[in-house]
Amino acid sequence: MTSFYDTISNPRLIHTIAARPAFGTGRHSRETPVTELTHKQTASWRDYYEMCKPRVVMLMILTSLVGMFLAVPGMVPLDILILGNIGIALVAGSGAVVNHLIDRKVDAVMRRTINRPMPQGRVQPHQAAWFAAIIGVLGMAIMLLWVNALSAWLTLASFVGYAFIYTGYLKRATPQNIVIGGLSGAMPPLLGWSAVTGTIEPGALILVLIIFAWTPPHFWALAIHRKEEYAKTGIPMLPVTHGEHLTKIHIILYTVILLLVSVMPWLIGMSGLIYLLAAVVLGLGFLVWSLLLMYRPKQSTAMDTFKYSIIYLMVLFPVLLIDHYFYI
Ligand code: HEM
Ligand SMILES: CC(C)=CCC/C(C)=C/CC/C(C)=C/COP(=O)(O)OP(=O)(O)O
Repeated sequence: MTSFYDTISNPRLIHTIAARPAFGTGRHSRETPVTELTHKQTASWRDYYEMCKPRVVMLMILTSLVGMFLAVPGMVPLDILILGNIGIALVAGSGAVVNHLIDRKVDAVMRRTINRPMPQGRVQPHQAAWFAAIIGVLGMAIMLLWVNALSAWLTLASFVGYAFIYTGYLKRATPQNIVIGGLSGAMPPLLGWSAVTGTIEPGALILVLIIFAWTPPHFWALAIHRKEEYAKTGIPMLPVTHGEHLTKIHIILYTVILLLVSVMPWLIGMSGLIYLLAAVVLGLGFLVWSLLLMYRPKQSTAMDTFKYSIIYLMVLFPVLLIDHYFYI
């Protein structure tokens, strides 16, 4: 019988495992049962916490918080502020757990993900499924009971978009996977905004657009750095299918789009000069990294661009908030 380590060190088997569709139980599913990929170990609460992608969700909650505060001139009602963000975080966390569940075989192939709780066998598929269901239903109940229906259904749509459409289908179907799938991850400012107002407003859509344009350079920079690993998985990531050069052109293009889109809050009068200055400086910084990646790449440039993308969002959204209260 093929052992776990035989499996991950044998490219032919890896291909058999990872490139297989996430859904469906075709006859190939008998070739490498999941049990062969796992060591039995006990799970701790940390494993469940890790499967929620806490740092990603925290940044999403930052954008949702900013969406909430920008929706009103004064203070956001405290119950919406607290319950809305808890609800969104629980549903987003649930989406992340489903992502771990669906991707457990692919995660067993890449060095970046091999130590995750499921490839290591610390969490079994049925345990992950129950955990995702419990926190997802809890999050939805909070949104429906104490926030509002519009925000709840938009949150559910983001969950479906990420957990099933992106992870279960797009990721394996097209190199444009993250452009389309990125919409779910971009939704939190709208989720926060609509939690407060119960409406969909242009300001919220612009914030979504900013994260939507930010996602491709965010992810493709990492995908260039991890190109060899993605190649092993059989997942059609852009640097693998179309090469680094075209991916870098895409990164520059989306960074320019991001720079333009990020000026829109100022153009429509939603934000003032403090925000404009920050958006331009941060956007130009991102552009410099994209250009370095194309014309002066070093070993670390792709990873540095990825790290910069996170700093970019972590600074841009708080500045939106500071700017909002400065002009009141
Ligand atoms: C479909 C859209 C997205 C894709 C494909 C994507 C992909 C990734 C990947 C592969 C990582 C690396 C995780 C690791 O090192 O194990 C990552 C990290 C990260 N992403 Fe994204 N991302 C997306 C959207 C977002 C969004 C919308 C946010 C926040 C608003 C975000 C925030 C982060 C953060 C904070 C990290 C660092 C996590 C850590 O250090 O643990 N991402 N992303
Ligand atoms: C309700 C709501 C807002 C839902 C959004 C849920 C959510 C946590 C989206 C995260 C986006 C993300 C990190 C994608 C990476 O997945 P990947 O599978 O490409 O990366 P991986 O290989 O690191 O798992």
